[in-house]
Amino acid sequence: MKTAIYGNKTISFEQLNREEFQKIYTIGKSGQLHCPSCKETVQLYLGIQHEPHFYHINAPEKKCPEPAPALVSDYYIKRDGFKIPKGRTISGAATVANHFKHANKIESSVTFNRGTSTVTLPFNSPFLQLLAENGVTLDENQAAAVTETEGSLLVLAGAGSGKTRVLTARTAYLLKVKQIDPRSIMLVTFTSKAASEMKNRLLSYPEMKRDQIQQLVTGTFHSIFYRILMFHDAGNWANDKLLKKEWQRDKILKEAGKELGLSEKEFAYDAALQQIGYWKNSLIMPQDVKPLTDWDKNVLFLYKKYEEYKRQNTLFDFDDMLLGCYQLLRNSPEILDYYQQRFHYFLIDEFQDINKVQYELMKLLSGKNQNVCAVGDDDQAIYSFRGSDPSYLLDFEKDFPSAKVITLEQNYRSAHEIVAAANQMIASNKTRRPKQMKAQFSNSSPPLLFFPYDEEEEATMIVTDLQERILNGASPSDFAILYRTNAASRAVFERLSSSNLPFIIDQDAESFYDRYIVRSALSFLKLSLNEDDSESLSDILPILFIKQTMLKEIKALSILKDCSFLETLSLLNTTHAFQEKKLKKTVPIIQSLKTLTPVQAIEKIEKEIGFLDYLKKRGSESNQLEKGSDDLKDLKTAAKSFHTIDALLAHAEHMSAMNKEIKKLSKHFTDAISLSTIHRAKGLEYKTVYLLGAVDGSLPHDHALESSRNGDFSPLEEERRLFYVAMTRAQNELFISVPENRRGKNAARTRFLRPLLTPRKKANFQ
Ligand SMILES: Nc1ncnc2c1ncn2[C@@H]1O[C@H](COP(=O)(O)OP(=O)(O)OP(=O)(O)O)[C@@H](O)[C@H]1O
Repeated sequence: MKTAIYGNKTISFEQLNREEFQKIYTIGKSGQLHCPSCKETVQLYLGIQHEPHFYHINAPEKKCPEPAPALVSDYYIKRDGFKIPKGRTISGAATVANHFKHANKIESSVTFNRGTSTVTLPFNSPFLQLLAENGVTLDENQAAAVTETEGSLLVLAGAGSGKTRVLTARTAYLLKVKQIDPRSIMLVTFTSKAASEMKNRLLSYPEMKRDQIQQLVTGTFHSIFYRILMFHDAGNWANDKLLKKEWQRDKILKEAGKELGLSEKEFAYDAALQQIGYWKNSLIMPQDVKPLTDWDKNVLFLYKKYEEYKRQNTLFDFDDMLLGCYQLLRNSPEILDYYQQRFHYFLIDEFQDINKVQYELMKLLSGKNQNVCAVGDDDQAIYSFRGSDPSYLLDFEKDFPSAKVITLEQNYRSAHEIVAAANQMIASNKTRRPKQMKAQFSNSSPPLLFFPYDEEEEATMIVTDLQERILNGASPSDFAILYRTNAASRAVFERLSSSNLPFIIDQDAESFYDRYIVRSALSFLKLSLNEDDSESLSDILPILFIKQTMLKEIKALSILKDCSFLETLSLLNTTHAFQEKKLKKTVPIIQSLKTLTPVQAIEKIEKEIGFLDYLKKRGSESNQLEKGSDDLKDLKTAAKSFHTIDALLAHAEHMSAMNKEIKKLSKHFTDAISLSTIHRAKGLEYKTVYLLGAVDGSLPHDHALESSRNGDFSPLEEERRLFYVAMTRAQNELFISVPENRRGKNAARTRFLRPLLTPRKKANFQ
């Protein structure tokens, strides 16, 4: 149906602007839309599979007669011989199809040819045959990667090619066939979860003994090297001296920052911590840093102070575990010799994400026997911001000249349609080892691009799709919604929160409304409603360039002059005449916010109160990954759905509480939809994946586009790898969302999709 009744008005697609679909959907959700004929409640379908239409909530298949479509002439007037639309309605004879861009399949130009190398029994190794009989089949290359146990080996394992299977089977093979002492095998994984999963898998293999598996040295680099440190120097590395939490490290930095007058609220301490971690993992000590910018100078100062503080208080952080072990082995030849004698086999997973200090440690330990088996996929290197460096994988043979290289190109996870698209997409990267993944099955479901109007509609369309599928019997855990940054998940989080679908989120995903910039903007709104809200007042002081220490004075003055905290701002003596004048002007502006819609109010805060200027001065605009003004744009997109400030504030509070609640529940849910950043989804697989925001500026991220404009293409290549990781998480279906607008502006489809949509042109896009 193309029409519905709202109040006493007839709503027809012919009269709707594209941006109004979401509004009508929300009205429909509250049961206020009715069928023009039978008057029953209807709702607007806003999903991926069909074009938008109204349907009867209690009888979706029911069709009622509809009023005749309005005539074109009803919508136009003639002026100077031209036909001009009468109002803001778009062209008279418009249909849904005219407003709505249909989903688009990414058809592969490569025909499906099933990979041929899956091994048929009997296999030449009785143990591998036994494994195969127990469901652990290996293809020819996988089998080679399992049985080539002597000397260094690089296993270039494409997405879904069975890295985990190879590593576990190789370990089992070493134990069972080669009779290797488990204590001489070191198996390094990227996460501790991966390590315990591998051990569990090993336990399920035939003829594996529990005590043998327990003796293997497995875990992350951190856990293994920490054990070594504890063994040799327990006094200095006791667990109670470890700075486990980010807030502990943050506190040390903030204390040091006071010496430079860096504001606790304004300076990006989280980014500074990340930068310090990057330096440490890259073996760049404070004396080696060559600061180029003011930011570098500030962070270097904090780095020195941070290290000094730890030394004085005999504390250490996670990065110190690796650095400490590296120094221990470098400075104590006898200890190094002991471990070189002890470990004979090194198996390292996710080798593309190894960093300098980890690499140097491996080189030291394997110095005598060179039995390093490195497994990784250069196309999935996505952690360079933490110091990971895929060139260790790309240049493996330089340091291990006798290394054999085995490439795993059979993809056992995803349908041909997904694999072919991912292959074609990643081929545009220049810094990679060429490989072509081959799928094992085809399901005639090519990846689908869909085109929501904006982030809000994107979320609605996905949740509609999920509801349909779960109603038809799919399990919530079959689905993942992936995105570039946590901030991008706001709308989908909100839509899922108001659905009855179970979902889980990352533990470190803070609520959008708790982000510093968003919270500050909301504090202006709160103050306009309650002029004595001291918490909100404290939040906005930095934006007005007033020191927190003035808060006491403001409170005292408000008692003395019998006025609200907010009014007191115009009475403040700041010793800067221009600032006092500005404050006098600002107070009535803040007071006037309460009469505006949320979007108008935020715009006023940006422009008339000078929030945007503040962001520029604060330097958050030069912060590569997270620009403060982007948060404000996102907030305006969210605020569009609310007519009053009260409603927006209540929603923000509710969402912030929901975030905490969902995180608690996330630990217990087993059958739930996963909401995850692409980074967090690495190594995981889902039947169906929805990828949000496939537009330039989101994926690739703005910072990578900026670098490429300055001639540095490596961040763009890393973003393309992220896109690849996202695509290859999907087993059966992949939905890629290309919103027409993002952050209130027209958005361009991601450049990464170009080679897939223009197959005949030579794919060479940077
Ligand atoms: N030889 C094989 N035959 C059948 N299935 C296989 C084979 N090897 C691996 N698989 C299956 O393929 C899927 C992908 O394997 P795995 O997760 O180990 O891949 P991966 O290389 O770690 O992937 P990624 O790097 O993309 O995360 C798993 O479901 C695994 O059980």
